[in-house]
Amino acid sequence: MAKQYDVLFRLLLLGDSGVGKTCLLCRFTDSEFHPAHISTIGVDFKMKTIEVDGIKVRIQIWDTAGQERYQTITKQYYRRAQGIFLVYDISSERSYQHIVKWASDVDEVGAWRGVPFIYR
Ligand SMILES: Nc1nc2c(ncn2[C@@H]2O[C@H](COP(=O)(O)OP(=O)(O)OP(=O)(O)O)[C@@H](O)[C@H]2O)c(=O)[nH]1
Repeated sequence: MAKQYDVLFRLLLLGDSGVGKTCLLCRFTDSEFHPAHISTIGVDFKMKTIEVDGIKVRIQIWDTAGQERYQTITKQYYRRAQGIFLVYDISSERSYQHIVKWASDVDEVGAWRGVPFIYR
């Protein structure tokens, strides 16, 4: 059987509840948009395989709950990520200001160094 992918990247979505992390992920993996906000419980993930210069790249994206009460669970995923998206809602200044807090949480568990951050 042909190998399904050559390299695997684990990425993580972080940000306040309701900023659109799940929507961003659904749009990327399934080209879908579901307008309802159903809060993520703990952590969920989706995968997509793309081809870059003939290399099959499997991207595994972990979607974390923005709600504070799940942070003990979600923090366990920070260390294993090779890339972290800090997501905010462009219509919510508060969610943008909280980006500093999310970045400092990642720093706290020692995952900051060497991990690329992509702001959207
Ligand atoms: N107008 C607009 N609304 C959006 C966009 N992306 C997401 N939303 C809305 O934002 C709400 C929350 O989206 P989710 O993706 O569920 O939010 P989340 O960040 O995953 O939330 P938690 O799972 O609670 O952390 C939904 O009601 C979406 O319809 C966008 O690009 N534009």
